[in-house]
Formats: sequence, C-alpha cells, structure tokens
Amino acid sequence: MLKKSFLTAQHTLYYGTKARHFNTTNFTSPLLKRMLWKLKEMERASLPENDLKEYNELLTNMETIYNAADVCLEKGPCIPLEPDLSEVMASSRDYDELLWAWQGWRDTVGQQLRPIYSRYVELSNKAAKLNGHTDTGDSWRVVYESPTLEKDLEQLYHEMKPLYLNLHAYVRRALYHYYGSQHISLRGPIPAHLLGNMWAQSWTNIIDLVIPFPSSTQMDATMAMKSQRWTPIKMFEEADKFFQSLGLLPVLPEFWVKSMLEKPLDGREVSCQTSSWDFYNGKDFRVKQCTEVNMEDLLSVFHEMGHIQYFMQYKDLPVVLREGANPGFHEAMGDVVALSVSTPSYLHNSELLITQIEDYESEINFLMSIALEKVAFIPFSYLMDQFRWKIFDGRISKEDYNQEWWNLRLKYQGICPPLPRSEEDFDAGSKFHIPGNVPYIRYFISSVIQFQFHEAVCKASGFTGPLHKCNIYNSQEAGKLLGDVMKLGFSKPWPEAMKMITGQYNMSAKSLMKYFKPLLDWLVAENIRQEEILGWPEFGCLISDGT
Ligand SMILES: O=C(CCC(O)(O)[C@H](Cc1ccccc1)NC(=O)c1ccccc1)N[C@@H](Cc1ccccc1)C(=O)O
Ligand SMILES: [Zn+2]
Repeated sequence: MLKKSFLTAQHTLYYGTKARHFNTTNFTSPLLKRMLWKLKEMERASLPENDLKEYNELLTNMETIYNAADVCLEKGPCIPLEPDLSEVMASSRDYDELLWAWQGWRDTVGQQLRPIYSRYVELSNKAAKLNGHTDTGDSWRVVYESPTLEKDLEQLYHEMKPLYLNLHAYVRRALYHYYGSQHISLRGPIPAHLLGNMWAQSWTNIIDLVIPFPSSTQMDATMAMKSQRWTPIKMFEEADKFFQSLGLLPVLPEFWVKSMLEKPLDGREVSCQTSSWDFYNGKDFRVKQCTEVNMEDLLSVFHEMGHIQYFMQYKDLPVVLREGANPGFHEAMGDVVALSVSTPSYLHNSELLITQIEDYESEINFLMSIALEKVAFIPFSYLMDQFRWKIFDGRISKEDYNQEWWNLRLKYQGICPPLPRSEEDFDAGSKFHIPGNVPYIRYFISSVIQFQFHEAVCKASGFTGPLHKCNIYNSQEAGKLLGDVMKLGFSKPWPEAMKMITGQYNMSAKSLMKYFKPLLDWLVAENIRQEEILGWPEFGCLISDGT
C-alpha cells in the first residue's frame, strides 16, 4: 500500500505540475477551468520525497494501530471493536461493563496514536501550505467552493439545536430512571458510555430504554431478519433491488465476486471499517464491510450502495471529475434511500414487520427510533471537524488535544467522560476517521441535505403524506432526480446539483425539522410535563468516586 501510495503521488505530481502551467483566467470553457483547478489540488504529492514517505508511514501506522487494536479480558481472549466491543456498547445495560469496554478501547487506541497524530498534523499542514492553503482545514473546506461555509454550517446547527436539546433532555431522564441518580444528574451532561455506541454518535441501540409508548408497535426488524435467516449477501441484494426499482443501475457481476461483504472467517486481519471503492475502470466497484445481520447494518449497506451507485452513474466522466458534487452528496445518496427502507411500509413489504399499526403512539415510537440515529448524530458530526480545523489552524495546541476534545463533546453533545481523562489520552483517536484521515463535516452536511433530497424525491414520486411515512420504492421519477445529479459527478458546482433535486440552491434544515415536527411537539410537551432543564448547566459526570 505504501508503494502504491507513493506511485499515486508521483502520478498526481506529474499532472498537477502540468496543470499549473496554465493560467485559466481567460479560458472560455468552465469545465476545462474546473478540471485544471481540480488537477492542481495535489495534497500530499506536493511534499518533498522524504516528507511524503514519512507522511505515508504515519498514516499507515495510525490505521494499523486502529485496525489491530483489541481489549483483553483478564482471563481469556482479546476482543476487537467489530463486532465484539460494539456489541457490548449496544446491548449491555451494566454500567461497569460498559465502562470497561469504553475505557479499554480508548486506553488501547488513543494513547498509542497521540504522538503520531501531532507529527501527521505538521506534515499535513506543510503539504496544504505548499498547495497555497493556510492549513489542512482550509484545504478540506475548499472542495465545498463556499466562502461562507463555516457560517452556513453554524446557522444550520442552530436551526436544529432545539430538536437536539429536547431529545437530549428526554433521553437523559430515561437513563436517569434506569441507571439511577448516583450516575446521572438531570441538570448535567450524559455519561458518554451509556448511549449504545462507542462514540455516542448514534443512540438507536438504547431504544428499549427510551421508547415513548412501550406497549405500541416497536419496529424490530433485526429479530425478523435473524429469524428469517437473512445473510449479508441477502442484505446487499435487497439494496441492489431497491436501487433498480428506482430505475437506477444494478451492480455489475464483478461486485459480488470482488467485494468483501463479511468479516473473513479464515483469521485474516482486515480493517472492519466500512468503505466503498471505485477502481476507475468503469466496471470494478467494491464494498468492504464486516456486515452483521441487523437493522443498523442494513442501513449501512444502503449507505455503501449509495457510494457504489454514484461510482456507476459517473463512470464515463473524465477521472478527475469522478467525485460527488461535494463530499456530503456522496454520503447522502445511500441514506436518502435508507430513509424509505426504515418506514413500516417498506419493512412490511419485506416481511420484516408483521403488524403495521398506524396509530399516533406507533408514529411517535417510529420517529423516536429515527431521531436516535439522525438527531443524536447532528452535534457529533458537527464537532468532529470543529476539533480538527482548530488543530490544523493552531487554535488547539498538541498539549491540549484531550481537554479541547472534551470541551467540544460537552458543548455540542452534552456528554461527559465517565472517568477522569488526561493528556496521556487521545480520545478523539478512538474514532476511525481521525487516525484514518477522513474528513467528517461531509456527514453533518449529509444529515441535512438527505432530508432535503428525501422531501424532493417524495414529492417527485407523487407522495403527499407526512415525510416520515414516505417510501419511494418503485418510483422511477424519484430515481431520475437522484440519477441525473449523480451522473454530473463533480462537473458542476454543488448548488446547481442541489437545485436540480430540490429547486433551491442552498442547504436548509427545514426539511429535517419538518420530518421530525410531530416528535418535537411530543418531546416539548413531555419535557414541560417533567419540568426538564434543556441543556446541561452542570458540566461534569458524577465520577464513581462521588465527585
Ligand atoms: O464512516 C462511515 C461509513 C464509511 C464510509 O462509507 O463513509 C467510507 C468512510 C471511508 C473509509 C475509508 C476511507 C475513506 C472513507 N467512505 C467511503 O467509502 C467513500 C467515501 C467517499 C467516496 C467513496 C467512498 N459512516 C460514518 C458516519 C455515518 C454515516 C451514516 C450512518 C451512520 C454514521 C460513521 O460510521 O461514523
Ligand atoms: Zn460513506
């Protein structure tokens, strides 16, 4: 991989340097200007050879540490993140067992990564400056072609904040009832290890603790998938069928042969971080996923098949334009389709949901299950690059990585570390995308635009009911909207692609807020009834030594 990465950089340097000879100011073709602008973005290829070699080694070391990490039981096996530790975080309801997994993962991964990360930051910034950017954060943001990007994102975050605060207060109350007042304060943040996920980024796994109407329909497609002996292949076939029902492209035969759809049983060490790959030859597209048979992974399958669909739709463009309109678009396509997959109507048609009761209580239960995924994710996906942008531009110095990480986790998510943390730790490094050098604001943007796309494709399909009941299965009109934008790749500025789908140029949280309106109304009433405090005026966890 190191050898290939070096050869790729040489290729990028050769063509990027050639592109730099052209002054495109007076060029008449916008497409040509765009292609040359893209070619000039050489990233790491601009580094002197020895720096480039060191940079690639740092990235490889960080990813190796992350992939090889596991947590060892006193007597007995060492267990990896996927699927074992994630399963503990999802299903354990024992405060101390959750604490063991949460701390073990961070002790193993975070501490090793810390010294490597600060050197990676230095070299990454050096490359950014050689490409004419102020720092790596600047170079990451330039792909969105928007001088007001940071302000626009802050505005979107504030539009959605009331929804998050009400969900947070309600969930805190439910966890307070279950884990008790010695662990949770109703005026404080929520301990980070109690939310059903290693990073508290998705709260769907604690639906059983927070379900508003326990006696009404609880969508549990996971049980049905397991009892009907679904397999990972079947999950990908279902996704492929759904995309075809929209008039979009089926995956090619090679996909089924060359993808890795399950964790290998032959003991091979693989990275179980999910990813999709375009081999740029117009026919080889692959997913690598350690798929488990459950609803969460079914949605992840749709997410990845959205990447694959994008690859196939733009496969005939010049290579330099084979990208999403912006990285958020590439992350959103699969999730738009997944919003339909989550509906009782789709699950019923797939025989994953027997009863389909349409009463108010089932509707609130349903909206809660979607909010635990999508609303809980908003502050997490926002803070991940607030953190890194500040490191890259020097506002966060390497001595303060962990303190600043927890300041942001408290400020935006209202969660706290259930154990004392120090600057020996690097808790941000426990999330793949940090050692994996994968920007994260794309997922925040996807969270917003996927609801704009959902509203647009539902309208195109002729659906007129409430957004959360819309299932676009079999709608060629819906598929055409998405397909036409995916065919553009990176050839047009993303606002034009946005206008093609939604009729407007800008990102807006209105669709997301419209989707969750019935739930927000219920949450506000419930929180008033319980006299909840919105937010967390107290700031720390009740650490077990009673402080
Ligand atoms: O990381 C992922 C899914 C993996 C991916 O598809 O976004 C993957 C990330 C990755 C992995 C290795 C190298 C680079 C990126 N992205 C792709 O495979 C990808 C991205 C852009 C174009 C083509 C493929 N999801 C995020 C956020 C998320 C998304 C959707 C639902 C829940 C959570 C997470 O799990 O925290
Ligand atoms: Zn993705």
